[in-house]
Parts: sequence; C-alpha cells; structure tokens
Amino acid sequence: MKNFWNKDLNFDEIKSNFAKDGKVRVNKVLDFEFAALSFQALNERVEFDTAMFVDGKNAVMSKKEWTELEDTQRQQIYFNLMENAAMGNGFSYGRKYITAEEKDPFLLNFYKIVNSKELLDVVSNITGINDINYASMQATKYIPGQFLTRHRDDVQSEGRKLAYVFNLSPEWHPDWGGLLQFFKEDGETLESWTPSFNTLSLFDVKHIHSVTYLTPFAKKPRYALTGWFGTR
Ligand SMILES: O=C(O)CCC(=O)C(=O)O
Ligand SMILES: [Fe+2]
Repeated sequence: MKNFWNKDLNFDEIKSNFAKDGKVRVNKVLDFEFAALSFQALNERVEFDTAMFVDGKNAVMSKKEWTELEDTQRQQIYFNLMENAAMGNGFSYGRKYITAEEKDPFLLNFYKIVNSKELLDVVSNITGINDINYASMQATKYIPGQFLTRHRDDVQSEGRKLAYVFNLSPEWHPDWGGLLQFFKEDGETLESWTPSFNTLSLFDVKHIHSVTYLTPFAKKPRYALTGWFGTR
C-alpha cells in the first residue's frame, strides 16, 4: 500500500474517534499525489451513468439513453423523481461501478488496494469489526439538482458492515451542498460533513444519512470513490 495513505495518519486517533459512535472523518487521508490522480481519473476518464429512483424502483440510464429520450419523457422522469423526493424517497446521481474487471489501470489499482488483506486489516483494526473480507466500489458524481435522501446502508444480502467515502473534488465550498448529513431516527440532524478534497468518511451502516441537494450554484461536480466493507 505504498503511496496510498498519507504517511502522517495517526491510526490510533482514528480508531478512538470511531469508537465513540461508529463513525469517523479523516482529513488528508490519501497520499496527496494519489488523491490528485484519483480526482483526475474521475474527472477526465470515467463515463457516469445516472442512477435514479423512479416509479418506486431503482433505474440506471446511460448518457446515450438519457439524450435519446423525448423532452416529455425526461420531464416525466424529473417530475416523478421530485414527487418521491418530496416525501423523502429516492436519489439521483452519476455512478460507475468499479470491479475487478475495471479497464482503467489506475482505478483498478485503487479497487485492488481497497480489497487487499492489508487494507481490510487496517479497517478491521480501526473499527473493531473483524470479519470484513471484501469492499465494493463505485465512482460517484453529483451535479446541481442531484441528491440522495435519508437512508441506511445495511443491505443484509451483501453482508455490508461499513460505508466508506473518499471525497475527491478539490476546493469544495460547503454552501454548494452535497454534505454528508447524519440524522437521528426522528429526523433531527446529528452531524454534517463537507465533502472536502481528500477526506474519508467511514461509518457503521446502522447510521441514518443523506447527501444533501447540490445547489444550482455548485461550480463543480462532487466526486467520490465510495462503497461498503462487508462479509461474504
Ligand atoms: O457520498 C456520500 O457521502 C454518501 C453516499 C451514500 O450514502 C450512498 O451511496 O449510500
Ligand atoms: Fe448511504
């Protein structure tokens, strides 16, 4: 894992922060050059599909499919998305799954590192969760008007234990939205994390959270490499 983590990280401190309430935020997490190359990969080489919640189910659309729709079809989808979001359901964001079959060598390497025994052991050590044996991964891109409403990430069939998010957009302004927001059961807010460049959010899948709406004046996309550590 040479040149993956920032060499100045204090893992004991990260561990004791996580122990408080099952979540931790780590600034300057990756080696700076590695973080810059990760941003470059997402910004220049990844083609994102749009993942959305429409008509009560998850839908994925490629750029091509989206542009081939009639204006009225696009409006209908948008209306449906907004009606659901108004009730606290759904999401819309750019997504590309990263797997062992990834063609981009840099992103494939990132995926392999995150799935290496060495890294899974580091995560187990930080969190005290010992049976982690895989990480899923997706590149995400939120642009103005996109969001992810409140949810939990605990998908039993995938054995998910922990969510992770490496934020990779340089110079994010907190007023642009796209905050990772944690909630109590009753909808009261707990904590809100700005997606600052090169920070990691790591949290137990039991936590209720959302990605807040990206404002119309967000100057850049919100990029992340994100996924779940789990057991299968
Ligand atoms: O991007 C983030 O900060 C969180 C994403 C998330 O909650 C999810 O994809 O389930
Ligand atoms: Fe989530």
